[in-house]
Amino acid sequence: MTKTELFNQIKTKKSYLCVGLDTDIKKIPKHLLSSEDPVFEFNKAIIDATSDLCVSYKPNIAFYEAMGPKGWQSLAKTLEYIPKDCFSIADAKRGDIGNTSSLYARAFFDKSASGMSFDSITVAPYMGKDSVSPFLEFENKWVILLALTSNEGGKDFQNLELAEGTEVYKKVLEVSKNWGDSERLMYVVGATRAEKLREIRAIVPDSFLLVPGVGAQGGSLFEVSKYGMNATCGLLVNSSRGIIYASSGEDFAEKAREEAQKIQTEMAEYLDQFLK
Ligand SMILES: O=C(O)c1cc(=O)[nH]c(=O)n1[C@@H]1O[C@H](COP(=O)(O)O)[C@@H](O)[C@H]1O
Repeated sequence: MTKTELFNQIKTKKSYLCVGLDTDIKKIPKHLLSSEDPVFEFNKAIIDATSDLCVSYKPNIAFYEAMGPKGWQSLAKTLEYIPKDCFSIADAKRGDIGNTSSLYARAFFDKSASGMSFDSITVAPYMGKDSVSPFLEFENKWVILLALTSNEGGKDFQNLELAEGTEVYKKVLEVSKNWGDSERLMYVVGATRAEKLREIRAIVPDSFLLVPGVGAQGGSLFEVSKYGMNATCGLLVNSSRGIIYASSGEDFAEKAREEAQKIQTEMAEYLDQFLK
């Protein structure tokens, strides 16, 4: 999916919501457990209930990997089921020396090799350019680079000041923006770090940002939207647990829709207010 297509979806749906499919077999409603593939049944119901309210889905790969081969099958079926007008994110947080990154890229981008072709993948920047560029060699595929993460421990390294006075996460933005342009490269910025969005926008004004951390982690959608939105919206705001586990009963999909609807209604207002 191109940046223009993504922005068009955002305008059509008046939403920049990404629903996180962090599907934990231990948390899904009991009545699904007797089905052949409970994880897929759960995801299918969540997608059916939310696809008109969001523009993206982000399965977190850990939840599927942890189940072994069955988990990979549920993941592949889920990806097939995600409507093509929704931007798919493999939240895999990969990155290794070049030849290994090429294989990670094949695993998530090359359908003929792995059976899966996501629109994008999350990648850690720590190993530098040659660990990231193999992902960018795949046409029309996006890299979402971790910049300023939502967790407390993110501050351990990301906010350290280099001798020149720049914080490490800013250096990541400054250097990596030359590895690919804003048509193919996005950044993760946690909603819990919204106070930094002004400075981030000064470095990457045109890039999309994947913003996790609203809902269960307590980040503010208002602040993220006010300080992070640009002329093409430039935001994909993720919520996982806050939506998919809104209820643990038979009404889980209905309740997930209600939560997604609340967020989408707020987003429609912010698009009116803050789209530059
Ligand atoms: O890359 C991510 O998506 C990510 C980066 C980050 O800084 N913080 C963060 O929470 N995430 C992911 O975003 C999702 C957040 O889930 P909830 O807190 O349940 O909404 C999880 O899948 C996390 O792995």
